Amino acid sequence: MAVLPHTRRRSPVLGCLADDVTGATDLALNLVQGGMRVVQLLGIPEPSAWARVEGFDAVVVALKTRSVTASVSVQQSLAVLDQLLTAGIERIYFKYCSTFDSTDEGNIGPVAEALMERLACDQTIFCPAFPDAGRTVYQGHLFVGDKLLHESGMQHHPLNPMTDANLVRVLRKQTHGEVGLLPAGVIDNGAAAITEHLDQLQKRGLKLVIADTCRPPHLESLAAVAADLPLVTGGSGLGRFLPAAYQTRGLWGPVGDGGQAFAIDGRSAIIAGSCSPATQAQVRWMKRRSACWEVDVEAVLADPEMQVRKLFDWATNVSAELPLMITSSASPEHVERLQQRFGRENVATALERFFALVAVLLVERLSVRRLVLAGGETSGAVADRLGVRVLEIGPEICPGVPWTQTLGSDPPLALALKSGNFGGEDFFQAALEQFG
Ligand SMILES: Nc1ncnc2c1ncn2[C@@H]1O[C@H](COP(=O)(O)OP(=O)(O)O)[C@@H](O)[C@H]1O
Ligand SMILES: O=C(O)[C@@H](O)C(=O)COP(=O)(O)O
Repeated sequence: MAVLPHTRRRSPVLGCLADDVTGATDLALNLVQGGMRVVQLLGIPEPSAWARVEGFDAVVVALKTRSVTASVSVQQSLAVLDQLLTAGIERIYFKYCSTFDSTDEGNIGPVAEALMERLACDQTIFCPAFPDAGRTVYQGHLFVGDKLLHESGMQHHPLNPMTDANLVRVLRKQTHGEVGLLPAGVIDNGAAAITEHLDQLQKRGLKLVIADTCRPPHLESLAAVAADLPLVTGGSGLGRFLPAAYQTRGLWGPVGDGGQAFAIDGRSAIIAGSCSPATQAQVRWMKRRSACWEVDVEAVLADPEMQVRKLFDWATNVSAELPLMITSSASPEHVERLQQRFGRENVATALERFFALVAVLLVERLSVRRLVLAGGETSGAVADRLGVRVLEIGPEICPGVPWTQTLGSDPPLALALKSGNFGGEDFFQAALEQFG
């Protein structure tokens, strides 16, 4: 296994590319909680964006490549990788979802293999687990809480239904290379045992290795090994332990005290495009505590501009004291009916565009400055349309979800980008209450 030398550098120690924006923020938060100063960039960065990276220990670039074709995903990921390398960054992290969101075509496998090839990396690990958020892996099988992935609600995901919990099998379908397993029993024995097992797998030609992870100490041991690899792939959980592993190697010393609060005045709004069980419950809970607009998806497909106007007229008459909530969150049966009638892509694209237009109106015309977005694709579409390019990470709302503040865009906004499945029932209220 190729490992990197332990040299202290002025560039960020770690460069991350994430396949969606909520995932990027989740990873950024975990790195911040490990003591790092982290900046998040959205989209393929403009050259000028790199000036903002100076002084940070890690940079996380958020793409929207989870649900595009594998070739587009690979192309955009390599473009970001080239920029990270040009910036002098030697350690790369490819962040995907803790529920391994992907299809038989990709995009986790194809992107990982392309990054490995460009980095001449002869082996890497796949570690989606995030025990603090209930995601664990045992014998290669992914659990969400006490349920196997394919029984967790993820089998109904609108874009990438996950119907197999066996990640070795899932990844094998996406890759050219063979896939091995790093079992919990080996990880229990610490970093040296992990390295030895990885070497054995490599001798057998297994370059892609799914890592079991049942609890945080497993992540700590994995981080001790991952800190020397040119490429690591995973969810955000591993990110919490990488800073300490870099510190042990003298690459970096803790500086941050994790996600400072910031003051942003203005109205509050929630936009929920996730249909995950968690978001559905959060929407139900918040309905009685907000002014709620339930999106008529068929009407949006028929005449989006008309629906934007109707929604805006309604929002104009809501008291500024009350948070607005705009949601298309629906049951799997409802989603399936719509998708069968109109096509999966069409519905998703129309709703994402609709939410993005609505968000611009809320900010520009109704002085909304605190915006909670639920759903990775939804957040990506909205943030892009709002012109958000740089985020600073603020305080945690729940594991994996911080408040963030936009940098360099006018007006400054507080954004909470919530992964569909994260957070308890009262998430929306808890998020807004952090502003007092
Ligand atoms: N009622 C609905 N019917 C069909 N698709 C929907 C509906 N509401 C939202 N969607 C789409 O489902 C996708 C949800 O993905 P995303 O926002 O990433 O949420 P999650 O974080 O749960 O994965 C989005 O593309 C969204 O536009
Ligand atoms: O790893 C995770 O679970 C999250 O960081 C994530 O990627 C969220 O994706 P969405 O559920 O699509 O928001």
